[in-house]
Amino acid sequence: MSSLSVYHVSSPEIPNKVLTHFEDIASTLAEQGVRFDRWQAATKIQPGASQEEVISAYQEQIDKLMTERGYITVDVISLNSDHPQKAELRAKFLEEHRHGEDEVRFFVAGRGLFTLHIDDYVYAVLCEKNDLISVPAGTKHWFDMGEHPHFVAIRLFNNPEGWVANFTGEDIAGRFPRLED
Ligand SMILES: CSCCC(=O)/C(O)=C/O
Ligand SMILES: [Fe+2]
Ligand code: NI
Repeated sequence: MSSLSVYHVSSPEIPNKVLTHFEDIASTLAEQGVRFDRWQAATKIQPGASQEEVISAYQEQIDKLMTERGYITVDVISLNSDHPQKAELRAKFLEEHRHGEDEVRFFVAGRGLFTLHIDDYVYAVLCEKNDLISVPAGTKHWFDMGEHPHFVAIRLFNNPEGWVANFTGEDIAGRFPRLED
């Protein structure tokens, strides 16, 4: 089940609130300029579907968002437990960072934990299948895919160079909960 846990930066052990209803998660994140949405596939995605087939199942929603927000590229990232670099990738995404563009991710399958650091609060968003999250450019955040990663996600970019991260060098991510298996 998707969820949002909100913490004060000084209390990583106890969240101030935990939300599990879509409307509550979406409205709380919207107050911080973060978009949280749910998309349904137009056609069934078969196991082993190509990037093109995955994108085509959500083409209408993707086109709408690209037009609205000026994103220019779209791709599909797929990661699971047999990925040879899973530990390195996990460690990289777990370092607090920012991007110069919105981070837009739609979970076609599996799950991942996005944690956003906004002023004195930390918003841990557990994204699951059918969830879209759009983190505004410049927002400090990290991402945990867990020890046994499993996700397929559509990514939208407005930078032709794709994924570029600026690491803050802060150790805050190590103090907050990770994705539990
Ligand atoms: C779910 S896509 C992988 C994570 C990523 O691209 C990122 O920037 C995490 O913060
Ligand atoms: Fe990121
Ligand atoms: Ni799966």
